[in-house]
Amino acid sequence: MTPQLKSARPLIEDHALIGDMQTAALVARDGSINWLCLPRFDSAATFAGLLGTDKHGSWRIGPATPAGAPAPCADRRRYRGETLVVETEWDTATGAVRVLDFMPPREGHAPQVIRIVEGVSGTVEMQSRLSPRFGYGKRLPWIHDTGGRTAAVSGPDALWLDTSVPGTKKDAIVHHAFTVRAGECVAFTLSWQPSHAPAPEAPDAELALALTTSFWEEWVEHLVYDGPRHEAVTRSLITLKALTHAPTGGIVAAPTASLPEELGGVRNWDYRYVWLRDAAATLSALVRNGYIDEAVSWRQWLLRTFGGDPQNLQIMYRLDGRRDMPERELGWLPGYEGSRPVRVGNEAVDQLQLDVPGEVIETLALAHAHGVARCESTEGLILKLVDYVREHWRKPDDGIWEVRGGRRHFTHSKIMCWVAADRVVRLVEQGVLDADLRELVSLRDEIHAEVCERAYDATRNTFTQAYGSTELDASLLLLPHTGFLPADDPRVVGTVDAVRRELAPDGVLVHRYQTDGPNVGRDGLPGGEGAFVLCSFWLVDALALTGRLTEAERLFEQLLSLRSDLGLLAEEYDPVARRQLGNFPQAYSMLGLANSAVLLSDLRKAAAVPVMAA
Ligand SMILES: OC[C@H]1O[C@H](O[C@H]2O[C@H](CO)[C@@H](O)[C@H](O)[C@H]2O)[C@H](O)[C@@H](O)[C@@H]1O
Repeated sequence: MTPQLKSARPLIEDHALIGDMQTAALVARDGSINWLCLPRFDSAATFAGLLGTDKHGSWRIGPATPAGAPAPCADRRRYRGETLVVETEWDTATGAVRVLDFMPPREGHAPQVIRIVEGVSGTVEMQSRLSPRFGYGKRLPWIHDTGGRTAAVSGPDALWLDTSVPGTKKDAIVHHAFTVRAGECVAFTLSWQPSHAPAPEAPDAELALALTTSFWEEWVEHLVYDGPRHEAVTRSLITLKALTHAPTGGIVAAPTASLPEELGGVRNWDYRYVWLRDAAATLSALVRNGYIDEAVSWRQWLLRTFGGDPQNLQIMYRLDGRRDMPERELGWLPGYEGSRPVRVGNEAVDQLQLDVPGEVIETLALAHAHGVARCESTEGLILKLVDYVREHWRKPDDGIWEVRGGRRHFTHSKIMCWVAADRVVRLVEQGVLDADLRELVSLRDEIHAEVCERAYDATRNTFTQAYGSTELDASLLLLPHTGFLPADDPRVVGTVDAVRRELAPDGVLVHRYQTDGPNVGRDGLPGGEGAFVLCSFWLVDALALTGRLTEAERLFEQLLSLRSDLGLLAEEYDPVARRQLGNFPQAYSMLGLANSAVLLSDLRKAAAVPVMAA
């Protein structure tokens, strides 16, 4: 785990995630909530301080500080057991205090953020500074007291603040100064409502805490994983669940937008959408660990979203299945540590990424294998997806990494086309699907032959990033997992070793592809980026599947040490600055961890040799 870091602005990994499975907030170590989009993950942020300063919206509760002095970072924090309730604690000269932060899962009520201040020892002077700035930090609210409550209203949005403590207002900021003694509790609740609607009921903070705690404890009870690093797997799965949108079954890639892949750089993207690829991988991790209901909801989401028209497949959608997410720059936000532009929306929506049908089909097949009941419509959808592959697989595409440098014949995309055909062949053989087996086998074999001929560099004994290219690509680490060739085939082992050699200079942290030297700008973007956390877990899996289990276990432990003190991982990691980078927490990274843990545990059991000491 990373040590407790203190800096003027919080590091990415300094944030805790809280959420209600419709949206999420980030709580920094100084007690500030500096990211929250209401009412949904992809709504405009009400607190956008993460991508700017406090003046772009934040809500801090913590020990009082003199005006202008930096807010003190907490001395300790943790999730309360296996829940999404975070406890942040400060020791001060006069006593100790704890703040509990959480968002109750919505049971027909308004979205709520609840903060309970508990006196632990002595007496502590506290402050609450609530500064809502709707529209990603742009709009000042009209703040007023009504019926003993405080409302902050702007355009369509209204926030309602309830607390027993008297407050003041200045410059569209609500201030509370109060004292908490050992054993005392002071609650603050914030509810969102459309501004035209009547005021929502004030939440009962203690009841909400009890319900939220039991929701997460009951959810975790269904986890079937019983291998090593149980706590890391549990935290990963809780995080993945927090990224699912309960009403629709959609899953966001991450709850944030524009956290940079390079500090000060331009690689800043909005991840608050449902990528079919990321969602399929998230579902696979959940299903493997006993979570079936989420797979059923996601299957319905797929059918609603494109079941009637799979030939017009997009690679991503909004949570409710809408197809539009125009990319735009928010010029008024300075960006995380100056990383501009801040973008919302995502232009990659119009890309052709031919790996996607294979990923969706594979996850649906996995769900079936784990006991999700058959569904005729889904079976029809799978057949239409394989038709899509048949029609498009010969085309160049934009690839798994969504490069913006032009289409190529990416090897990973072709291999995933093979996966699509292969998994459907198996489902037909099992009698689950009814289709022309001969045609499917011929499609599968044709793709296989072409990839082996055009994507394999015999002189270096490695598959390459694209047909005829010399570059390598971390997505090739998935080769042993796909079954495209036997894991012990020399071409597979050669590829795993070549990728590790060229893309993981330290042998641990894997880059997606090279962005330096002659490769600058090849992906259509200036600058570089960190190591990609998911690819590093893929290396663990690839080593394990190619017979190097002990080495894989060692690498896995090294990767676990990159997690934040709360067990969270962003999309990327900067090996030089030793900091997390990119959107946070990222489903890809959390699911990579869970999948590697399960694989290592299964292989270790099969080898019947004790796990090496951590
Ligand atoms: O690197 C350029 C691209 O980066 C983003 O894509 C990445 O995030 C996606 C969501 O997690 C993931 O599916 C993809 O594999 C990643 O490369 C960004 O969303 C793109 O707009 C951008 O072109």
